[in-house]
Amino acid sequence: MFKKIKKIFKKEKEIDKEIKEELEKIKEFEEVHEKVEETIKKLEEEKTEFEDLKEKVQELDKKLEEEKANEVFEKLEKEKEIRETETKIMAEKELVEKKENELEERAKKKGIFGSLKEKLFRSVSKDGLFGKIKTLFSGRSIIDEEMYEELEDLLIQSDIGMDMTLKIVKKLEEKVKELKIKEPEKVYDILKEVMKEFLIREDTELKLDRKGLNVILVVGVNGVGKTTTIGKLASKFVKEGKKVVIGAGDTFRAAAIEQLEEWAKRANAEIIKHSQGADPGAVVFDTLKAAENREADIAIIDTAGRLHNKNNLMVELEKINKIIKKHLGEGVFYESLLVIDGTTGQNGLTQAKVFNEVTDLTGFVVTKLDGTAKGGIIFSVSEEIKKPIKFIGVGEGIEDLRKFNVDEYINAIFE
Ligand SMILES: Nc1nc2c(ncn2[C@@H]2O[C@H](COP(=O)(O)OP(=O)(O)OP(=O)(O)O)[C@@H](O)[C@H]2O)c(=O)[nH]1
Repeated sequence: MFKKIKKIFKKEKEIDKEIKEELEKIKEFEEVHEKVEETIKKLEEEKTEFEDLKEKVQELDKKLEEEKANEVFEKLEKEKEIRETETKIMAEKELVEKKENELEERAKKKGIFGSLKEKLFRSVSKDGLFGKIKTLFSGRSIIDEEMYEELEDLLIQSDIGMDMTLKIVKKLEEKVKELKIKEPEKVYDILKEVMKEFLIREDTELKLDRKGLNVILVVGVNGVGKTTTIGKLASKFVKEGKKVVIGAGDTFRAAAIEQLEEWAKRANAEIIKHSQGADPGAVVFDTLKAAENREADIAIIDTAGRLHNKNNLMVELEKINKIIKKHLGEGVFYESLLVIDGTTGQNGLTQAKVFNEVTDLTGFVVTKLDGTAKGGIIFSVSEEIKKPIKFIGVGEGIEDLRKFNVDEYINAIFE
């Protein structure tokens, strides 16, 4: 029995030991389990963190993509705008070209006379000389003495002058008889031909073909447009690629020198000036010298028009001419242009006669023809002095100077 008990006891001990061991194992396992749980927790935390980060990165990616998309969109918009602007520009260009072509076509149809006609608007308007003359012929049924008398009145009123008027009407009557014209309207065409003949002169072009320096002396009384004409001429030559030197030979007024200086600046020409009251001869001398030293093509010389009598004027111009001749050489041609104000009527003819007596004129410039309803001075000057009109002034702008072309002028005023 004891043995049995002992065995049981032993067995119990063994079981106890086993239990203990099992408990130890359980404890160990629990510890491991705890650690594993901790690690899992940590991992889960890290996972959350990672997911947060991932979300943030995704957000950033999205933003970046949005920005990129915006950029692309903006770029596309800009490109669209540029394309639209380009299309607009092209359309405008086409419109401008179309307008230019139309204008060119119109100009071709009207001939180059169209624009001159516009410039000479007062002379050719209904109330101007040629408007009235046209009405005179179109408004009657027969050619009679009265018609010629009315024409004479109109021509005289238009600054053509008595002598010139009588010459024109006499020649017209002769031609009308010779051609056996019966309709008054046709007389208008004959008058056009007759008046044109009085304007035809040789050498209407400026002669500036001298190798080396060419000289243009500009004379005329004050206020006729001398300074303006010199500026316009200088600008024209500079635009043609010529080098121009202007000589401020009118030393009477400081303002005259300043005005000429202003015009020289606008024309891109050089100017030689002395102070007010200086000897004009010295200015001319210096101008020619400077022009030659600077290898200029053209020297344009202004002169004073305020000389109180014919003798004074003659002495002054003789002196200037002498200096030019000495410089260029005796017998060398140079232009000597008289500027006449087209609005001053027969006064212009008187001036032309005086200047023609005291100096060798090579031609005329008739200014302000845009501002007169008359303009008949052109005919009397051309016929009485028998020198060509080389230019006409048709405005105050630098471009408002036209080479005088008989056909162009006649067509502008008669058609
Ligand atoms: N409408 C019109 N005005 C002109 C023309 N030419 C000149 N003028 C004007 O006429 C005025 C006198 O012109 P200027 O060039 O100063 O005349 P100028 O003969 O030099 O006169 P002074 O300097 O006093 O000797 C100015 O107001 C010019 O603008 C023209 O062709 N048409």
